[in-house]
Amino acid sequence: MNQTAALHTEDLSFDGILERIQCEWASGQVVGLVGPNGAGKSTLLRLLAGVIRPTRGRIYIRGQSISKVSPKDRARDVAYLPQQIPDNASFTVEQYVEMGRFPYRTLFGGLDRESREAVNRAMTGLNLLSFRTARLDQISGGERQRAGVARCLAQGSPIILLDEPIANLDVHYQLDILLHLQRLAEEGRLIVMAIHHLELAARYCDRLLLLHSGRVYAEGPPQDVLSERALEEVFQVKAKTYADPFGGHLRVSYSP
Ligand SMILES: Nc1ncnc2c1ncn2[C@@H]1O[C@H](COP(=O)(O)OP(=O)(O)OP(=O)(O)O)[C@@H](O)[C@H]1O
Repeated sequence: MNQTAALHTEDLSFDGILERIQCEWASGQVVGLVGPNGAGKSTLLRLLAGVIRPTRGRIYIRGQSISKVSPKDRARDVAYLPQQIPDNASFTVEQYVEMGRFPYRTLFGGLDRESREAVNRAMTGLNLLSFRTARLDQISGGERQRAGVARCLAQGSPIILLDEPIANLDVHYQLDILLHLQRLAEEGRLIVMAIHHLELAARYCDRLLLLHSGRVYAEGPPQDVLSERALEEVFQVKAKTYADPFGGHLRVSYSP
């Protein structure tokens, strides 16, 4: 066991949905969770975020089991973007992003200067300043998705878990967010995200964990994980993979 891994799991299982997941990821990388619908990606992220508790196994952050850590302390270590962003009419975009700072609220519930700066930085980074006072139910699905990512990044946690952060986004923002996450990893964060777009996963992730029916099918660098055989067995498509003639990154062509 590597005590220095930012995040690792031992034998993690949940209710027949996930079985004996072992993973071990160091800081400073982007990890993609890939796999078909229902494979268990969201369930794994929810376990890692502490939203649900494992039926077996443990999760460790820097070698410490998270089972007895309070939600507030865990949030200082781990930020989590759920798959569904609420469209609650009671909150403006800015109020929603501010909620990411809940582990750092002052005694009277306000935001200190550091929190205010973190919120501004996240909103600027996700190009949301013009939506500051818009209500969550008055913006588009993609804008709401960006608000969710901004809230998650405003938290400032060293481990960032995101469930399909680029779903609903146009190509500009898909690349924008993936580059943003890549930069955060270069600064030393650990990013773990569920992602369906395999070519973007191969291009922007350092490692992939391929889930199949609740089990780890493969884990490692994208070119090793996304083999033609794996794509055929797991996704049941005929696939050809090749190196992009310009960038050298992995390209995937499918047919039924
Ligand atoms: N609340 C729940 N109660 C019971 N079963 C659930 C629940 N949520 C998910 N499942 C089941 O657990 C399995 C894994 O679901 P999960 O949402 O983790 O998959 P996923 O890989 O994220 O899928 P997708 O790509 O469709 O988002 C599925 O078979 C799903 O039907």
